Amino acid sequence: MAETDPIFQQEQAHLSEIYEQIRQIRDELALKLETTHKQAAQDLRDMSEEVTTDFTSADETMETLAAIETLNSVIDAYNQAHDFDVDRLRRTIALLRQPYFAKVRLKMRPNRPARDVYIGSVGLTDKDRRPLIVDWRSPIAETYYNQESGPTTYLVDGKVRHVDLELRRQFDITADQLNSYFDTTVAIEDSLLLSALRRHHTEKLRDITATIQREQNEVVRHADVPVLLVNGIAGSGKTSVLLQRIAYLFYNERESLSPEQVYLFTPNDVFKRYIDTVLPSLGESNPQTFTWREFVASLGLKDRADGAAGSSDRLRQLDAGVGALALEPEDFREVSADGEVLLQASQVASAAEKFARFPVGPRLVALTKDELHVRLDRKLGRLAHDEDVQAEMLGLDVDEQLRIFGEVANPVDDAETLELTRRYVEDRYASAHDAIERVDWLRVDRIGSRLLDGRTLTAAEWLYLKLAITGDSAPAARYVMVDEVQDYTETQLMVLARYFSRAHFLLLGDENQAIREGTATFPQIRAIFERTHGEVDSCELLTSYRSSPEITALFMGLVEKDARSRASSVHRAGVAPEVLACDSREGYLDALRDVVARAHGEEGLCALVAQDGSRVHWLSRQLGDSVRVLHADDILPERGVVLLDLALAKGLEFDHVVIPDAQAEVYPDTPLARRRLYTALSRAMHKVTIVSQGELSPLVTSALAAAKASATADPGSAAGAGPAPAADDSVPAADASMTAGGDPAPEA
Ligand SMILES: Nc1ncnc2c1ncn2[C@@H]1O[C@H](COP(=O)(O)OP(=O)(O)OP(=O)(O)O)[C@@H](O)[C@H]1O
Repeated sequence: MAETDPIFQQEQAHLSEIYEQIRQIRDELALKLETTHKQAAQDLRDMSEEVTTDFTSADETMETLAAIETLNSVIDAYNQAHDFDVDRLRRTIALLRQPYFAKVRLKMRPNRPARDVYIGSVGLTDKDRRPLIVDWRSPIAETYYNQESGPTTYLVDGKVRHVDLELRRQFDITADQLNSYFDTTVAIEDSLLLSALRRHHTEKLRDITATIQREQNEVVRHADVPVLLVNGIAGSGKTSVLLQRIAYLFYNERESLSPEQVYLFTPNDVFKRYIDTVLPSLGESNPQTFTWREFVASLGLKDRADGAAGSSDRLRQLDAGVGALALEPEDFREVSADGEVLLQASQVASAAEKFARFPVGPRLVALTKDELHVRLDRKLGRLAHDEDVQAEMLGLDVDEQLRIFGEVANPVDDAETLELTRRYVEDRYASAHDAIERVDWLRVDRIGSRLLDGRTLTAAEWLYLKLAITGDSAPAARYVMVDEVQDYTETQLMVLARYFSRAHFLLLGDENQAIREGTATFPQIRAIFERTHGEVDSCELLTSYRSSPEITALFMGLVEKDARSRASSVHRAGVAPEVLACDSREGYLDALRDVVARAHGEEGLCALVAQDGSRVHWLSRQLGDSVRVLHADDILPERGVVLLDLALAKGLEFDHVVIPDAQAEVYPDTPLARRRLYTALSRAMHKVTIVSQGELSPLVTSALAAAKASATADPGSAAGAGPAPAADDSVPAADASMTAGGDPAPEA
């Protein structure tokens, strides 16, 4: 086929030509770096030999310092040129793996011929700065993700450009080999997506750059708004989209955005392990990644109870209390540094007292800080007159003198001694100014405990109150991303919203995966951020890229009808869920052993997702070596059968999921159990087996019925495809009844 297809031949020829150019660019860059490196090394050697380090007198010292400064600026210049080339080299190397994954043919103006634009994971220009490959994040690449044939638009610097998309072609390429190409005219036929999804579970998060879908692209390329809240069904790509959004922001704001300005909150360490391997286009721009606990610890609060589960009413009580707060003399603490008290608590209190006409809050704190800096300066001035301190200064060793004064101290008169001693005390007690800035002089615990009727403050409460009083926030943070936002409590989100009051938030989650009691609902999340950030925009992701239509219909059968009818799966019809309701303990264990034995013969990874740790323990004793118990830091095997609890399974995916404890007492008809079951089922890509010991959970029964009803109502829809006939290999266990798609009939 490929040999006789002229389009294939043309595209292969184009690929070979581009590949050769990339290779040439790589070779030239490598050579340039090597020669510049040698030249730089030689220049620096020559220059540094000319610099004599002479600190004998003030003049010599000045000259030496000036020479070192010149040398440093030469090094900086080399580094900048070097960084630029290294970055370009990194991009060419990334492209050698796969130069591009798509092209669009665009007619930019009516009377001009259409232009082919090749899109890759990073961009590259030739010697004359003409684009060979455009970056997937560039404005023009939006036409590819919009998935609209014919007239379409893209945004450049906020202006809409109208173009005609004549062709949208996707490529499967390995290095310089074109494996196949697909011309797509209808969004649904995303062949590259379907081939990317035709696979078994892999542990790593994957790079979805080539196949980002339209609804996902709306999040990735969303306008920069104060808060964007994304509610997406299980497997809709929230985590993947989050990574793409970060890469997009770094590209779009490459002149001004640095990795330290982006904070990423995740429930566990998965990101840290994978972020740099997932998105080569991120280069070295990895954001700062935190779990809630790490965040609290980074603020020096790790010794307190973190307070995540504390009632948000207490935060409101603190807010209300601050409004009417009168500070007491005991609310202040002394300012000290290097073991020395520099301002007594009473002096701090009297400084604050000067501004007592202002209510307790940022204004009062700022004025008090200024006053304290002045008082500290006065105190340091007095210390400089102290003869003992002057003697200390004169006794400093040479290294210390050079560090503090930039020269050896040799005062000729009292005035000079005083001046040097002043610089010495300023250096020695510099941290006192920092302590004033940090408002260490206020006893937040004492104030908080008074406002909370004598209770001690958790880390969350302490931070919240301190922010309320000082008005501080993280000034450097520009973007804060929170994955799995449904797992955060109101308290946690109120603290984050206030701490990052000037940053823009991207919050992603799934209301139906809130598997812990007491976490914030989406309306609560919205209300919190509306209070701190004004507006909250929202997006929905309603397609599952993970689970088959049968599995999607099953877990969506657990949610309210409106959301259910709008959700779908991109996959083709697969295997119906298998349900085994067993009466006796023996029969139950036989059925489970049989499921495990069969799973060993399947491709990919099967996971028994149990309700909690104690069930994992019990099941592992019953099933012995036939299953491997999975712990938090374990790497997922590629195949076989693993056993883990729901909390650990969260966020992961498996080819086959077995619910080994689907009985009514484990999954009663409560909202929490419903969300837990939804979460467990939605880990599955291709197959689900539900086994109960005793009466089947009513949730399973109603989910099966809902799936069946939506299949009947809308047989064409993906989610509504409903359970298909049982797969041939589903053999019921001895005393188990097998239900697939029909009415579940647990054995009486
Ligand atoms: N556009 C896409 N192209 C290819 N694969 C995709 C795409 N979007 C998502 N996927 C795949 O679908 C699966 C689910 O994605 P992801 O884990 O990001 O979803 P999620 O919404 O965070 O899931 P959950 O909330 O259930 O944990 C992953 O295997 C991911 O690689």
